[in-house]
Amino acid sequence: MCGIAGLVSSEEVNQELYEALTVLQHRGQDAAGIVTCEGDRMNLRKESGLVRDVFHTRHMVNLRGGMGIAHVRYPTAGCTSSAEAQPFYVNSPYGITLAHNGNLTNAEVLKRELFVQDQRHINTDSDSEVLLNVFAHELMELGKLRVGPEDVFQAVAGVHRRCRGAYTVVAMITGFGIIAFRDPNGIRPLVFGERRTPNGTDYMIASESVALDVLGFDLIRDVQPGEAIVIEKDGKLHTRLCAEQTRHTPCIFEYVYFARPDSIIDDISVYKARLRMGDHLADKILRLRPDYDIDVVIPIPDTSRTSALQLANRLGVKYREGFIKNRYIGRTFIMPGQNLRKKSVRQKLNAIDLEFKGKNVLLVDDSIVRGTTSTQIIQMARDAGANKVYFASASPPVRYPNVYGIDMPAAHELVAYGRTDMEVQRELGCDWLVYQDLEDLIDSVRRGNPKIEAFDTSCFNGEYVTGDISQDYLDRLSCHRNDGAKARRDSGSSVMELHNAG
Ligand SMILES: O=P(O)(O)OC[C@H]1O[C@H](OP(=O)(O)OP(=O)(O)O)[C@H](O)[C@@H]1O
Ligand SMILES: NC(=O)CC[C@H](N)C(=O)O
Ligand SMILES: [Mg+2]
Repeated sequence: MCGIAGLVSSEEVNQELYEALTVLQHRGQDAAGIVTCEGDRMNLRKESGLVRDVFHTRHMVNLRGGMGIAHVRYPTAGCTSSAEAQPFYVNSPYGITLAHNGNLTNAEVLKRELFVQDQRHINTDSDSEVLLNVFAHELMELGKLRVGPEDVFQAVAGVHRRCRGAYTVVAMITGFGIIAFRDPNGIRPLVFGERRTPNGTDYMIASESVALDVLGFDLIRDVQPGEAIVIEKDGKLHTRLCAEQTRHTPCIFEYVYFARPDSIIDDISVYKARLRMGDHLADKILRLRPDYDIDVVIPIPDTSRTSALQLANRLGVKYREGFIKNRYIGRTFIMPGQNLRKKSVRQKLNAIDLEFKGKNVLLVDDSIVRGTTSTQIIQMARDAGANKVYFASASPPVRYPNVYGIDMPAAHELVAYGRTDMEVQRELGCDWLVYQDLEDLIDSVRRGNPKIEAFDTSCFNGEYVTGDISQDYLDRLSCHRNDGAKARRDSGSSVMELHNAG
């Protein structure tokens, strides 16, 4: 997952884009970037690292201008090299920068097409550079010296015709304005909002509504699947549905794990969806184990807290914070490399023994993916003296790769792959294990907005909403992006880096 943001204001935007990125940091910890536009000049700063490490005062002072876009990265294509940090830039036509959340599923084909037909060179393995060049080519084809909103809408329609997969985008054209669009399935989230000032209306676009809240913007609405919005530099807003066909199927894993609970995505409160997950999970435990002997419910911080609390209330069992999280360690699931993830769990979480000693504890997590967290946590609970350790997951077993912007490319790395629930239980080492049913997860989320008929639930059931994912594609993805392959690539990578202010 990545986080993206865009701002058009009558004031300088650098500081607010920085703040937006800190609020979106949970969506990507590998790299961060901001590009601003001042007159006909773009100013860019991007680098590997957390937001607080990438931008120093000397960079901030160079990021002048009243409009800009920004990105935090969690890589799902290419490598972790800073050359693949975003936003990407292309000089022709007009000077365009682009930041992308999602993952193209036909990037290889497009890359070849761009070279052979469109005579464009792609310098990295990032699918986002491909996406930028498709957009740029579609604009170029219109052959206009000056770009207008109509041209942008036509170019976005061209992107929809050529690109497959998940792409939620903010882009900026030098001296013109910022643009945002979402793929025809609306897989990744995107909202926009406004703030009235004495000098006019400022507009902001962001992956999650929480960024608008924090910066004092009022949410207008979500960008619709297949829709594009253009905000000109003087604050004129234009919107248009550009895709010929749309079918709204947002990613359900945003509600399970990725998004912050205080965000509203596609009119659904993430917080309330997680509470409902807790209710359903409690009901399942009551069904399967009416005579349960749980003394205490303990969440695995952070993300599972909301559903664990509700689950405990529903069961009528005490809720206790038995694990304390080191607030200076980031999210482990989105870290690159299994060794780092494994080590980080122990650094991140520590048990309060008295909550475990001699008790039957029910540990609750939002998801079990590679099993890195759950295996270690169960052992920690035992080491702390628990009598029995039960485990509940607020989402179903993750058995299939994700191809839309979550880095789980290899089925064999998933602990539930090829295993029954009982075999996973044995692998994790708990006394019993209960997973949420998929229909209950869907109900938990959908109840917030029944107009959404379906979600992308591919990592749970292998059904990919874009309909273009073959076993052959998954095999190649697994081969190319499994943890071992990525580690080999990242260690030797040195790509020409086409950036940087300051
Ligand atoms: O089975 P695994 O491969 O370990 O992945 C699942 C775990 O990773 C995530 O936590 P993370 O530490 O990333 O973030 P959080 O603090 O938001 O819960 C998620 O909340 C689970 O705890
Ligand atoms: N998680 C994402 O949204 C990743 C965006 C893009 N595919 C990249 O790897 O940079
Ligand atoms: Mg977690």
